[in-house]
Amino acid sequence: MPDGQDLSLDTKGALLPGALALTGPALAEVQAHIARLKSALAERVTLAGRIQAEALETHQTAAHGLAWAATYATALQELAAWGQALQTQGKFGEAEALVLQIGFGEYLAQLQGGIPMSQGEITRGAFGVTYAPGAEAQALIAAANDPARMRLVTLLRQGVTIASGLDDELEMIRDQFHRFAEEEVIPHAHGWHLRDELIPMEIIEKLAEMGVFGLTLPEEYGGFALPKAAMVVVSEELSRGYIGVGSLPTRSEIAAELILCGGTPEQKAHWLPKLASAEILPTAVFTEPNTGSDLGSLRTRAVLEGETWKVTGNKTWITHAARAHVMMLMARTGTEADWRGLSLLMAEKTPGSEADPFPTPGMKGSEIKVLGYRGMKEYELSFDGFEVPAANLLGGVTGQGFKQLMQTFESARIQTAARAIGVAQSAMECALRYATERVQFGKPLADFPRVAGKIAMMAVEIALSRQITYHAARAKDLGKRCDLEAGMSKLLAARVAWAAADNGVQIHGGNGFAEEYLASRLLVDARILSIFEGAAEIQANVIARRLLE
Ligand SMILES: Cc1cc2nc3c(=O)[nH]c(=O)nc-3n(C[C@H](O)[C@H](O)[C@H](O)COP(=O)(O)OP(=O)(O)OC[C@H]3O[C@@H](n4cnc5c(N)ncnc54)[C@H](O)[C@@H]3O)c2cc1C
Repeated sequence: MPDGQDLSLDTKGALLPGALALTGPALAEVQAHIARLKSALAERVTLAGRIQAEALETHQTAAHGLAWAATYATALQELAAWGQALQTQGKFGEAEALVLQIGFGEYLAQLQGGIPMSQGEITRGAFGVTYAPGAEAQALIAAANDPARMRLVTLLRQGVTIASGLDDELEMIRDQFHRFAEEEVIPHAHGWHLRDELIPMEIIEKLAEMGVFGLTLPEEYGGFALPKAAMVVVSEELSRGYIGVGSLPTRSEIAAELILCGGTPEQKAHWLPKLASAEILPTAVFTEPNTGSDLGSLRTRAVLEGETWKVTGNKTWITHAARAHVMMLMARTGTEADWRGLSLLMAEKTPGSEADPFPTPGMKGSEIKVLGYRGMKEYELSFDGFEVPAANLLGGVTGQGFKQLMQTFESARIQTAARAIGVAQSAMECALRYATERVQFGKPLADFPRVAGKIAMMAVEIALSRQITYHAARAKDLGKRCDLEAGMSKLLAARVAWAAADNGVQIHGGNGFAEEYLASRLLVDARILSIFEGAAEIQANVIARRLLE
């Protein structure tokens, strides 16, 4: 080391002036890269404009690489739009500018060098198509450096928060649910998790009073007719408190969307107000022991005898099943062996107690013990001649179940992305607190670049996930088809939550491995997010297919 040279990382000069102006040219280049990647893939997997399923499977890794690259492109596009909007409003502060510069620099560098689709699978373009950053992108990549990351963490340690870019009404809703989570959820959540308990009914009742279960439903059905962005904000804040609480509205959201999109006028009038008030708690009953991602081939049968459907078969992984009053149950009513033979039944049951979880005749159930995502419990269910009135066939027509379910995927995926963002936010706050308080080698852990770097990336990726998810929610509110945006939000936010939780444990060292620490719970809670509501690989497939259409 040359004498007298100070090699400590300085945080002065961390900010890249005019970074926002560089994002336009960088984005144009990325879009051109995606277009090249897409056409190289299309050449190999389409024939006369139609996707060939077998060829797509052969090139699955490349297709999923395209899905991830396009997800990054959309997240960056939304981050730039967020930055522009904040700047126009005079709200683009130093923290926001650092988030933008690090977000762009890091994701552009990954687009060039490799995007982690999972820990061991890095996509680096395909078919010889690679991304070569131009001058603006290179400047952004260079600026996503340690000084910028250290400075961002310094600001976070001072209590600076990153602007969401949402309007005042949505921020008021956020405040309300933030306070609820602070007062009613966070003090108890870890105990519920450790004791593997159901979330108390009082929490559900309080959430119902606050309108959580009918947030986006039309007023004529007892809802608040709020935009999907409100549902996102509420889910984020509740999940920041505890993923179990943030997931309570998921089943109501799925059931309400199913009935709103596919129900008859009588079914809407009967069920929706009861779902909105939480007088009725629903559960989603799709997965079977031999059928998960490939839902179209499920086997549970429903046979019409007079005015009654008789259901026989096995289901698994059914969340909150014991307490539920109605099961949105997918069963095979037709002779076709694929998705065309499927229908959805609104199968009523009596809520169970701890002593007798499934008292309704014709069905049995047993609990599946799980690592995390506790609070509602998961069950295996078996049906033997379980009776459902003929009038409880969704929409009154058979063979529509799969299509009806597809229609609800957009909403459910946006909500799951929001849950992931809440978990990631909790992991970031938890890591920041610990890294500020814990001293090693005479300094708080957060003073070390490898610790600060982890926290900075959590904050940056949370911002990227937020903006892509708000974008999907806005598209949904405009009535646009948004399965692509919803899938991208869910794909990215689930990985971000897992990375944040995992790095959170790392920052806690040994303590992160102790059950008593929140970091350990966040790890197991985050793990589920890339498995359910469309596993990451299935999500990538859906995105790639949509891009090729
Ligand atoms: C905690 C929890 C709660 C749940 N709650 C509910 C609920 O309330 N209701 C309900 O109906 N279900 C629920 N599920 C089920 C969940 O939706 C399924 O676990 C999910 O759909 C994946 O299905 P699977 O587990 O059968 O995995 P599989 O479909 O067997 O997949 C296993 C792995 O293989 C990959 N894979 C599968 N097919 C392909 C392919 N074509 N190409 C590449 N990779 C592929 C998947 O991505 C995954 O990584 C829950 C699950 C869990 C763990």
